[in-house]
Amino acid sequence: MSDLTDRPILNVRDLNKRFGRGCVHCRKPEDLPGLSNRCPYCGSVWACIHVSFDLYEGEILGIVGESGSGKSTLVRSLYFDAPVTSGTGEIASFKEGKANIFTESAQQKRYIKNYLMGMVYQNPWLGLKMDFSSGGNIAEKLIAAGNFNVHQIRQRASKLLDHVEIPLTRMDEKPVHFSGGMQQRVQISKALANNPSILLLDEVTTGLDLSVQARVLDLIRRIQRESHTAMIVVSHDLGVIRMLSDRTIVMKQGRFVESGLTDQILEDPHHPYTQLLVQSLL
Ligand SMILES: Nc1ncnc2c1ncn2[C@@H]1O[C@H](COP(=O)(O)OP(=O)(O)OP(=O)(O)O)[C@@H](O)[C@H]1O
Repeated sequence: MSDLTDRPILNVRDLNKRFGRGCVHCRKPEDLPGLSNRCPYCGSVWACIHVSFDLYEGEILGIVGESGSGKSTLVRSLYFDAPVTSGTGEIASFKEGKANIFTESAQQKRYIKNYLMGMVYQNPWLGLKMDFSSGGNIAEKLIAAGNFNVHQIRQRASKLLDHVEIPLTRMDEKPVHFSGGMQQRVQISKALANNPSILLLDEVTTGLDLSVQARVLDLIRRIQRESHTAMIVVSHDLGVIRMLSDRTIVMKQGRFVESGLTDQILEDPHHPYTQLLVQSLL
């Protein structure tokens, strides 16, 4: 387990994300009937509803929930892939933690993505340029952060690929020719290129064979131990969350329904939905 410092390195408050134009029946998530997150009149979906949490230095925060619960939308919103509908996010190392990252300019958002946050997608095609070499993918990230020295770039790329156990003889190959597990490892090394303090991982082992999954999970744990990078790990699989995360948040239909230390959630789940998830793990 990590030592949690007092001050979060990321805090998110009241994040809401609606897909669709909305109508008079779903202007606010509270207007929706029952606990549904889909408007029966216009079909808009509130994928994240009043989401608030803190992420502390060096911890792994797990977000678990069934398909469609809003997990991917949450991390993608944090990575600015999709604009939030409302809410605030503050990063302690960005403008002294006093700026709402969601309302920053495109240039500042690029800065955050290049220096402060890394993202690993379930689908490696989203995180990698398949027509670039593996080394080229890392170089792209280093160049975006202002490093133009070819020798240094090559050295750093070699180090990163070695760290994720990609043979250096394959550095000049395109990841399209790699196995799924290798593609994920290249994605992880690319996301870590500029030593971000926050790493977002979205279902990174889904679809991989069990032995390949185990290797990627081991790698994530090793990186967290060695670099103390804070991570948000999203998965529908409580087994993955159990292996990785210190704290866990359970998400259902866009809402956080339960949160706590992972061990506590597993041993004594309070919400009926969490109880179901835990039962399915046994
Ligand atoms: N681009 C989009 N346009 C419209 N609706 C979307 C879009 N992306 C996601 N949604 C909807 O938002 C809700 C949350 O989706 P999201 O992908 O975040 O869930 P998830 O928990 O990550 O599930 P999965 O693991 O299956 O992706 C779902 O109802 C989904 O249909």
